[in-house]
Amino acid sequence: MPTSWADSVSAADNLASAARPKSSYVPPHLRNRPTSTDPPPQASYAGPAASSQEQSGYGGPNVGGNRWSGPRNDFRSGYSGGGGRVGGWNNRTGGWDRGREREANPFVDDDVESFVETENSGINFDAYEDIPVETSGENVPPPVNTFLEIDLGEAVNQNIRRCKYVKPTPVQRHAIPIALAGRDLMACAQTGSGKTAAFCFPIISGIMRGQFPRPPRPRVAFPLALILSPTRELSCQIHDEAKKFAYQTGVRVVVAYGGAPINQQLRELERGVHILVATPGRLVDLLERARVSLQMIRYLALDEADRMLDMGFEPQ
Ligand SMILES: Nc1ncnc2c1ncn2[C@@H]1O[C@H](COP(=O)(O)OP(=O)(O)OP(=O)(O)O)[C@@H](O)[C@H]1O
Repeated sequence: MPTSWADSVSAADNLASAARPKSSYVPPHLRNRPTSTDPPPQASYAGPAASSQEQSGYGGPNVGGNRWSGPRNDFRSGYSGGGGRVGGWNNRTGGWDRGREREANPFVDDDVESFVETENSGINFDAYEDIPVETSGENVPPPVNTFLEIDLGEAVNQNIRRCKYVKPTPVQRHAIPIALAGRDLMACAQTGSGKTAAFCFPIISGIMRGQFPRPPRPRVAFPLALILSPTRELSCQIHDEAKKFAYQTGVRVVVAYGGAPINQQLRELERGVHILVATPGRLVDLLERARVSLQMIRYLALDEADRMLDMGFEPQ
């Protein structure tokens, strides 16, 4: 009998898989193409399942033999997300606003609010210190006590200060080092405990430090990270937060959700995207229109995965 959330999800998963034949979804633009184990069209792309760094061209987050980067000194990347040039990303001038478009300051509204409120969210994070945290798995990287203990890069550290985050919440203390070490992670923590930053910081930092080939096709968005969330509201919230964390890092975050006209979202995608925040239905739509490819995805986050399964999004 399932004893925890994870058990019930896994039991539901097993039931669902047993009930129907296993076939993975292949969007139309990828049908009749080489399988993912075959070399992709661009010679310099070593693919998400690359087992060796020696494969040509991809110097990405695969440092030290795993898919996620450990700390690196060179913060260069050859990938612009399709939207323009990038140089050194981990500096204040390395943003995507150096070309035709200016990066809007996502902290503008916060500054207005700070006249009436100096604390970040009114949540008493000190009380969270008493919350016990359990981790399982082998050789779990130890938690950190401060953001400065984690090498997220100066641009992200600056954004953490702009967000007025003084210290990491428990889920952040544990999850960020685990993700930065290149490990897969499932985390459960109560609402409002800072899970968004827990998965966004390692993704942004990994993209800043990685080296990626240019997207192989124009007019198709090749995000490096995908964050799936069940609803439009949640996706917009994550997008707003992620834009703050990624401000002036050069990492561009775009959101796509259903129930709204797709054209504006398509235009945003055409300008370039490193992190795509999407609801499952709209993502499938974009894949079917061949406007987004998941071929270059290095990071996948499923926010509220239990809810997405409850809502029947498992096939997507
Ligand atoms: N280390 C921190 N210090 C102060 N505030 C923080 C910190 N981390 C996150 N916050 C703020 O706490 C609030 C809640 O965070 P967030 O929305 O990420 O929580 P969550 O766990 O994802 O919640 P939900 O389960 O509702 O999605 C946000 O306003 C966020 O900016």
